[in-house]
Amino acid sequence: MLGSLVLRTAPAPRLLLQLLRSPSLRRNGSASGQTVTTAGRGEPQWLRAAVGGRPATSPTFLTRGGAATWGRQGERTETQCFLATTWGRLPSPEETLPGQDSWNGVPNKAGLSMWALATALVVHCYSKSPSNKDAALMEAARTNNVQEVSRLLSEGADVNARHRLGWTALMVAAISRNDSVVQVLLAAGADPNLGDDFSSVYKTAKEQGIHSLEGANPLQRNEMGHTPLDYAREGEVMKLLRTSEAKYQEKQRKREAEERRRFPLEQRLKEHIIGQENAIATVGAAIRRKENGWYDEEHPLVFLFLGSSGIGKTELAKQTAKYMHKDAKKGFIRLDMSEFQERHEVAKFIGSPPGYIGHEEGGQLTKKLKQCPNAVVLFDEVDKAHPDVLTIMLQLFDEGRLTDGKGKTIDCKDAIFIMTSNVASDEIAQHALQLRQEALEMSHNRLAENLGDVQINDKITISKNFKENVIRPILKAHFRRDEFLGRINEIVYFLPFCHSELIQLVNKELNFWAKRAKQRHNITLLWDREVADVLVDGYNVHYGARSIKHEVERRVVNQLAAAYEQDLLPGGCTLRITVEDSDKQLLKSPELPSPQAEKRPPKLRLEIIDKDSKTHKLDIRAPLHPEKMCHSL
Ligand SMILES: Nc1ncnc2c1ncn2[C@@H]1O[C@H](COP(=O)(O)OP(=O)(O)OP(=O)(O)O)[C@@H](O)[C@H]1O
Repeated sequence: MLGSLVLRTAPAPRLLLQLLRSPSLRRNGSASGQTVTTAGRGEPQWLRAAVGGRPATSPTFLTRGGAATWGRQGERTETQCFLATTWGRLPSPEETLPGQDSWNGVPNKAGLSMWALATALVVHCYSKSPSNKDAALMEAARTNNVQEVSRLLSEGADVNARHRLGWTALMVAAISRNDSVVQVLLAAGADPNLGDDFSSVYKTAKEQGIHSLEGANPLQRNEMGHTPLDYAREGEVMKLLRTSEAKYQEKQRKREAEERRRFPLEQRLKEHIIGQENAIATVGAAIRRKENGWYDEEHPLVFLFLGSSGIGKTELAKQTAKYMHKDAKKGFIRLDMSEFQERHEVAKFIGSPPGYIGHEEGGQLTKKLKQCPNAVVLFDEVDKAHPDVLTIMLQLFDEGRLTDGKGKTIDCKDAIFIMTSNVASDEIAQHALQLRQEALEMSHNRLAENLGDVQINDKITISKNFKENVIRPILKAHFRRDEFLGRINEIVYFLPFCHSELIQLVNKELNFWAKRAKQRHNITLLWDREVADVLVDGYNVHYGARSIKHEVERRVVNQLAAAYEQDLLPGGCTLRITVEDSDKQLLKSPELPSPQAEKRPPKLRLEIIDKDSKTHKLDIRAPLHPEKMCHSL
């Protein structure tokens, strides 16, 4: 995508690419682009500025050794200065370029006030952007939130909208080196040739009528992790910053609440997880209670996810972490509890006491929790953990804190703990299949009795009776402690997929490969509706979505790869997957394999579609028997 754009609209995107690929950008996180020094004519001003072609006339904030002051930089560009200060990256001393004004590194009152003023000014601009959607687009471009960018664009955000200080989302993404966002924006028609309207912070602010002390982000951290308040020693400035911190937090809280209302967690989760609606609803409701202050603040939230393999337990945990921590990697901690099966492995969990081997290393959980005490923590296969490890977990859930081998206590009342287990998964699967079967039979009966508007409803709910009388005793027998089970806020049940969900899973897989075919080989891949029905037959309730992935690879991707190797796929061609037999059979329910299907499994074929819409079948040789055609696939 980016490649073709380069050809069409050179030379500006060439610079854009250089900017994104510049090793110096990657190395020191600077936008000064030492290796990219020449800027051709006709390139947009902002881009030239971004790669160091235009001297800045505006002041910027510098930090060194914990001290702060205000400086004027000869060679720093305006775009850099303002995107850096406004959008979260205060330049580090290493980024300082030759020719800048010298400064003594000692904070002074004027400097601090100026900084507060400037930060206030530029951050405030964001909150007063032209429209909510456009402002959100700018923020999503800055934070590298590709999904949010795509969503906002699809909802009508203007791809070329400008920030009040003059830059576009594309500029923000390029300066922040958010390559994927740049690609999405360019694909959506962002104009890389737009100029940078910015002239100077004071002039632009005056023109825009922006009040400089409202809406600033006093929580903004520089690369050393300091906020403005860390530098403030004077009473007046401290007071000013404290007040603005409180105001800013309140505004942020309101903004986030509004965002949650507009695009609830459940909706976000459903974009990634097929089916499992009860699980999504249970987790969504618990998180909503927590986010809105309707929860027990003394204890962390604890879930137990139950169900067979490959049905979305880990995926739901990951997506929850993504939602809570805005893609921050530290926000998701995953521990495979089968690594803690022995008593001595407790030390690996929380760290060994002084004098023991591994004391310096610290524990796997404590080390990570220290970095992000409010993380989403996934304890995979918790049933495999040694009882002593469970005792530590119980303490953790009960007290909301944990003491590591070094005697340091980590407070994690705000964390979310998710345990997964396959214990009782067969019982859950059997029960769900039975409920579905009953629902199906009921619908068929109603259909046969011609009761009119019959809807075949795949949605089933596990009964309280089943949970209490079947599942709880199994859990109790396994974990052997009531208090452990008692500390779990929600036991979440994951059910085997129903037919319509399997069709969605197959289509998701085929779409993945179609995208890959387009990107890698410029091949368009289409498929008949019946193809999904045939592939659904590969579903194995014990392997869940993984069995569907495998079936698509086995029956479709293998053919594609063989055809490609045998040079049967001209570049730019269109392929269609079809079901060969004329009596294409639909498998009514994956859980109820039809005897007919077992006798004669339908075959999938690849056809090539000519320019004049004529189709012809591909004769693919089976790799193990080169003389035979690929008829067994
Ligand atoms: N409900 C679902 N919707 C979409 N994709 C799914 C779903 N369930 C599983 N997958 C996909 O299948 C793969 C395995 O899923 P996941 O890791 O969530 O399984 P799990 O339930 O945690 O199983 P296990 O107990 O084996 O860890 C992932 O690639 C995931 O994206």
